[in-house]
Amino acid sequence: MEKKYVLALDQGTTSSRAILFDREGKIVKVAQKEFTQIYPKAGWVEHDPMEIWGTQSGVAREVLEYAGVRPDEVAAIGITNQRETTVVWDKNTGKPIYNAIVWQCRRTADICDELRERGLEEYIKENTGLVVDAYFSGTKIKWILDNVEGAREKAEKGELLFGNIDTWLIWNLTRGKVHVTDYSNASRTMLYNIKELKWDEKILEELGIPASMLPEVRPSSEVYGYTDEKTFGGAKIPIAGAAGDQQAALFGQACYEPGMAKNTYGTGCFMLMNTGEEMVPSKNGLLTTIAWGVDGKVEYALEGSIFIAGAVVQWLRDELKIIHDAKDSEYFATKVEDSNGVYVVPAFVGLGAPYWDMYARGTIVGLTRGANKNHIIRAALESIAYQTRDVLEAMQEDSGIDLQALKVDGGAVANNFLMQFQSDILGVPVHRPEVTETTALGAAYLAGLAVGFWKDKNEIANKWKVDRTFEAEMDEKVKEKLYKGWKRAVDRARKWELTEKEELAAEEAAASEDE
Ligand SMILES: Nc1ncnc2c1ncn2[C@@H]1O[C@H](COP(=O)(O)OP(=O)(O)O)[C@@H](O)[C@H]1O
Ligand SMILES: O=P(O)(O)OC[C@H](O)CO
Repeated sequence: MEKKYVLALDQGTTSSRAILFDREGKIVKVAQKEFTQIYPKAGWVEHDPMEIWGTQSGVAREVLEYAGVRPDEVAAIGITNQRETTVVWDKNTGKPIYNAIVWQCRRTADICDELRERGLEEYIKENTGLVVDAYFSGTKIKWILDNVEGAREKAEKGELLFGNIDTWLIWNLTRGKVHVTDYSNASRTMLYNIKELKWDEKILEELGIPASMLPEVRPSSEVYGYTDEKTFGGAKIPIAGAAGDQQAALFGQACYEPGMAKNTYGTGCFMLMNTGEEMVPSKNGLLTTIAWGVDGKVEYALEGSIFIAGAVVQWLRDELKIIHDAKDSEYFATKVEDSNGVYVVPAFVGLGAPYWDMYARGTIVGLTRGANKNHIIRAALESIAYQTRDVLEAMQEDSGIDLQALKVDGGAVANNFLMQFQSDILGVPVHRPEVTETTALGAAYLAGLAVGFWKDKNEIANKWKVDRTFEAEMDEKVKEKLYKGWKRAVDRARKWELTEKEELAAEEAAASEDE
């Protein structure tokens, strides 16, 4: 049967998507399913790994059915995934021993404080490229081993496996035959030495994580295994590519040369700049991370990770209930001329780059008697653009490169108001491509390259086409005044939640004042 398509499985924070691409890199069909977000306590976020597998395998079958495509017409499957989210499962039964702890979850903030107190911050930054933060997988694995009954004992006997979502999906797609991850996902665990390209023994020891739990780390474009007989009615489709969703988007945006950058607006917002084979350390709160392992070499990127972007729009919809649909945010935001001095700082799970404040919390400032719903909606959208400017400034300083334009993608780039404001506040043009599902596209390209469906990166780069360019129009003075206001608003949000130690100290101080 002629191979006409590549199937990308895009397992995101809020939904599982399967997208079928043709040889032109065009979308043939999409199937998508949202799944449950579990918030057991303030600041904690979990997913059910079985629901992730169920929704992901479900949409994969559905997309073929809807498109009328037979599994044996699919040349390869590429996987891309929400990163850092941690699953630990029993090797023998294949059952998770705890829910997946999601990247946004803050429960391990105190383990991070301990690592810092033990003087490990510099070592971790130098060898993993990351800052010590609850965001990454390492402390989440430790939490599971420390808190699930019998887990540590089983892990030490080699009975438990760890994986991020890529690994969990590949394990299930191959019915327990293959336990692997790719370089880009490994670089988000805080356990992987990105200089030496191996799991870091010192960090594993400090966190008490047995190496036997960890997947084998492989290139991002390579056949890892084949789908088992049951998932696609007997077809053995090669699983031929994997990358974390942000790195996959960088690949899908054809940012193959050092200095090229993209920003993805999904639940969070992630700006990545390709730095080629050079590992650029950050002095300004960015991460150094692996972009991918392709063509026999590993390439690196600088990353600015913003935890809440499109999620602030979901919050307007689901919690405040002042919009019915994410796209309505554009309509309401453009009913007013400006935000009337209102700033929303969506530090719901702390602040990521460049602040790295696990104890920051959300704030709305600048309210006056005249502030209305539209101003709040507008300020929420503007917060996405301001956070992007924070990150862009850090990136320009770290890389020494002045960005001439920004390529964007992800669900929220459909919002024209947001894109125009983004260009205005950055002062550079914003290019929105025809295919904004670049995360899935990148995964498809990685898989297609591995099986010869596409020849090389040049062929792919030629397929990238712009849909619309937003040019900066805002007056320089107005722009800088607005941005200064944002910086002041961020100051108000920072360190809102006290650490346990600070809380005790505050209580003691209050008690001694009473005496
Ligand atoms: N028109 C819109 N305006 C603003 N935000 C939007 C719009 N459409 C979608 N979003 C936001 O984009 C996010 C979904 O984007 P997506 O790339 O699918 O995210 P993820 O991969 O993180 O699940 C949601 O948080 C949603 O609120
Ligand atoms: O699910 P997304 O698209 O918001 O991406 C999540 C990131 O991979 C987290 O690092």
